[in-house]
Amino acid sequence: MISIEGLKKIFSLEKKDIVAVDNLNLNVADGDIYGVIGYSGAGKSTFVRLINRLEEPTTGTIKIGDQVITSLSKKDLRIARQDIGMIFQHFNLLWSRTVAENIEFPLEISGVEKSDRKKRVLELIELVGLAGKENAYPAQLSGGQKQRVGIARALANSPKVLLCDEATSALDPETTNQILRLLQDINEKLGLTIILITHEMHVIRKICNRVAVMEQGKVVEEGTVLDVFTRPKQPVTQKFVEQLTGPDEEEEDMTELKERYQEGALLRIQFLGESANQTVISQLVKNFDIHVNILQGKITQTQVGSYGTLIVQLIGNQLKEAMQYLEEQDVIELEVIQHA
Ligand SMILES: Nc1ncnc2c1ncn2[C@@H]1O[C@H](COP(=O)(O)OP(=O)(O)OP(=O)(O)O)[C@@H](O)[C@H]1O
Repeated sequence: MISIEGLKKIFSLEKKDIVAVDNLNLNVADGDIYGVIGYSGAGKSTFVRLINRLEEPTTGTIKIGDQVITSLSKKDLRIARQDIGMIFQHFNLLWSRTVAENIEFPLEISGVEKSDRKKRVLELIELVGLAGKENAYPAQLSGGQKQRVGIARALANSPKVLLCDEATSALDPETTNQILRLLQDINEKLGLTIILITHEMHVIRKICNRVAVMEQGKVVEEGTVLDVFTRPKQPVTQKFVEQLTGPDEEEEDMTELKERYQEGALLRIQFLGESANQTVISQLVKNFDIHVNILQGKITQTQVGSYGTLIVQLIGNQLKEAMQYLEEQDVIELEVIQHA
């Protein structure tokens, strides 16, 4: 468990102070893939660099397990950092070293015997899918392969926590997906806790179970990805959710839909992400004398199930019963837009 309390970072410049992280509190459970999202300048990078004290906090406490990172001496911090791996947007590889030598580097620093190092490097190369590239130099690799080296190097000392600082922002969408799948794989296989910062909502959607939204150095909203997606409270969160669902043009369309589909009932069904929600519509058609006319909608997948909204028209003899059935389903939220 990572717990962060009252974390603050002020950069003192000549003319003014910049509060990059402002009284931030956060708890991350073991095994979480925890996303932190925010626009440029929100303080995400500073925050993630404070966790392993690449930046020194101005005030606040960071605890990882039983260890209070913020009170460690420089020497103890060096040892503690072996439990905290980190990957970066621009990979930060050593360009004059081969793939194998890059991955071996942290093992050298932590004093692992040469024969054990070689064995561990081979394991890591397998784990991240770089077999055959051991002797290549970073310049000979694609972006995705470079990040795989970054991941292998970060995992070399078997850390408990992996910090990802915009790790996929320099990659194309397909490579991004491959790297996200790898991170998910590692999280499952090794039980590693991952904190991932990003400005892209689809990254959060793909692999995170929880998310914090940062604005002006503070966490303004936090929760399970599904809760935050389905009920965004803050304007900044609503904007991020729109990255996935498109701007909310629904209300404009609604007048037209109401006019065009006056028969039966016009409903907005919001899917809340449980896996069971897939069957709601098919059960409806199967069990009731009813037609379901899907008029509009967008459904997308998250880690735990689908979420999104459908606008449907129900027509038929058992309209009342069908609507009652929908109201009883707690995997959806129902709103009656119009009822003839
Ligand atoms: N070393 C530094 N010295 C002075 N100001 C800094 C330093 N690092 C960051 N800042 C300032 O702190 C604020 C937060 O920056 P930070 O890089 O953490 O944000 P971010 O959300 O990661 O944005 P980006 O994705 O653009 O990096 C910004 O106003 C930035 O200018």
